[in-house]
Amino acid sequence: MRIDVVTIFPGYLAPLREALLGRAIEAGLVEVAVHDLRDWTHDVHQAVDDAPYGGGPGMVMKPQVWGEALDAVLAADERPARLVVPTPAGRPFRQSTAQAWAGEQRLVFACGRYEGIDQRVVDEAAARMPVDEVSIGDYVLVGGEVAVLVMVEAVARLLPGVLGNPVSAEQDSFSDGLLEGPAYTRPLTWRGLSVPEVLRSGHHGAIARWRRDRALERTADRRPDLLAALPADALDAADRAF
Ligand SMILES: N#Cc1c(-c2ccc3ccn(Cc4ccc(CN5CCCC5)cc4)c3c2)n[nH]c1N
Repeated sequence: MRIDVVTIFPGYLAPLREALLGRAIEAGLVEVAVHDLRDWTHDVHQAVDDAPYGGGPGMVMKPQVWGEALDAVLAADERPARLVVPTPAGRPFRQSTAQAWAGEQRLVFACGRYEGIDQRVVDEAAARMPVDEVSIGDYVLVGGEVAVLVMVEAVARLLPGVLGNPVSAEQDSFSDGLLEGPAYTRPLTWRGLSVPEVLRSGHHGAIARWRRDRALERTADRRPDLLAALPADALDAADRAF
């Protein structure tokens, strides 16, 4: 997979080159290119924004600059691309979104700032490629870069070879519709707190049941919406008895 990110703050994307994802890039499991939007300005001030038509707070990012930038970035590789535009007004980004995008050959992320990008940039792009306007959550950020860091990590960890232990991607939170339960490691007792006995029993059936019960308990407590959204056959008799 090739990932391109266009932004006026390329430095914000430096964390992509760290740790697990950085190693995946070095191993050639994923390609990441970050582009400075201002490279496609032609004026001395390198203007990327202007006042909104109709008035209102703040500034809007100019379509011309974005159009030239996306044309150039898309032309740099023949693989078909999906354009992703983070926005507070976007559809929710979920694990299912990351799973769907993990099958793409190429993702191009457009990081807006100010009050966002002129809508015509999205509309014009949508005439020639799939475009997703997405939001990572119901809170307001200052720009799209942090959202791109979140989404790139969520997608990249699903790519073959990126995670050392691929099973964990399948046993993710949300992959079975539930939050994962508590995890423990050595020491056996820490500050007077001990690891639940069942986890040391070696009884795999009992351990699986305990973990499922803790996941159901935590999901019911913290995300009852996820429980309500489970398909009818997702809970077996033992689950329902819990
Ligand atoms: N993903 C994601 C995001 C973002 C996000 C993503 C991309 C950009 C580009 C610019 N901004 C700043 C901004 C902030 C608020 C508004 C709404 N206006 C404010 C007053 C009238 C309406 C418009 C833009 C962005 C914010 N925020 N929260 C998320 N989950």
